[in-house]
Amino acid sequence: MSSTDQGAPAVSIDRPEDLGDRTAPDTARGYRGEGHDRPVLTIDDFSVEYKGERVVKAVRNVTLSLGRGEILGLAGESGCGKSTLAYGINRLLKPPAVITGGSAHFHSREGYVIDLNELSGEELRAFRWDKIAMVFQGAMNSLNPVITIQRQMEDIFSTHRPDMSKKDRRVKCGDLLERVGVDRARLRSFPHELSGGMRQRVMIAMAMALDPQVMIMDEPTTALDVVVQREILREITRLRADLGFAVIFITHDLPLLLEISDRIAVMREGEIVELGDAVELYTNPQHEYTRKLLASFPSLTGERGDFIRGGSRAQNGEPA
Ligand SMILES: Nc1ncnc2c1ncn2[C@@H]1O[C@H](COP(=O)(O)OP(=O)(O)OP(=O)(O)O)[C@@H](O)[C@H]1O
Repeated sequence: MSSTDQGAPAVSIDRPEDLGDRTAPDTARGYRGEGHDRPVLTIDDFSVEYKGERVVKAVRNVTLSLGRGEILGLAGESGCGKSTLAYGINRLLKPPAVITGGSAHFHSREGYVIDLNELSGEELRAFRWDKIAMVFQGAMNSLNPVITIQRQMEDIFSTHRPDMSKKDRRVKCGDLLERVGVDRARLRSFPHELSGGMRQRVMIAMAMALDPQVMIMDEPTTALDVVVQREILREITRLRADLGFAVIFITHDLPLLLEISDRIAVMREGEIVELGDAVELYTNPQHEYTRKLLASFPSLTGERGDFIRGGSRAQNGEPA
């Protein structure tokens, strides 16, 4: 799916000229941060504070890049700042949160770069669905209980792709559902008629609707049982391979991250203490805290963790 298939969005951010001086040619090829040669997202020296009665430095000078099509895992125990970083990148933080420093840049497929700091209002809203989509832990509960899945999905297209015909919208919504393993007949259902796993799949389908280049997934499967969790994770890795979007996958579940991530960033007290290739991080952790975190998961002890072995065998079609 390309954004041009659906006509012009309410605010186009596919062409740099639509954003005037808020874009620049992409010079990220020479980017010196961590990671890939062709990043889709670069975050530099990014800091966030909650300026309540007590000031909390939730994110401290984070620098990282997300490669095109990469799955980057963000690990760390509860309260280390993972969600604050994700929401901060996407400018979704609410007071008393304040971005106190740094920047986040989106590098488009089309070869220009957007400083997320410079976007506001309508542009920011369009950007969020179009370029960076988010799926949160409780997302499945944010579906409106009295509106059918179809109407909720179609709303995305009527808002962002107003020129798309009703018929095309309908077909598209059915296609999206099938892509995440839900029968298109479910379009007529109300959210309460679907299981938790199905509702979360619907949310993933909705996040994919406008063909974003980045998905930020914050504990997207935590509320689900382990079997459903694994099915959905397999789906996400398959979709990433098919569609080429990059993923920032946030969870405190390190074994799970080791299974699906290309690289992992380990966060502690607002800082990234280690960032590296997932296998390297597992076999040769550099930071004391990473070692501690790995040791806190019994399934990761031994030559290679049971969880990982099960996962890679299953991916190869062998019994786990
Ligand atoms: N609205 C808020 N006001 C004040 N402090 C906050 C607020 N939201 C989060 N914090 C603090 O910011 C820090 C980072 O929280 P954050 O939710 O980003 O961590 P996390 O790693 O995502 O945790 P979890 O895995 O539990 O979701 C924590 O110390 C938290 O208490």
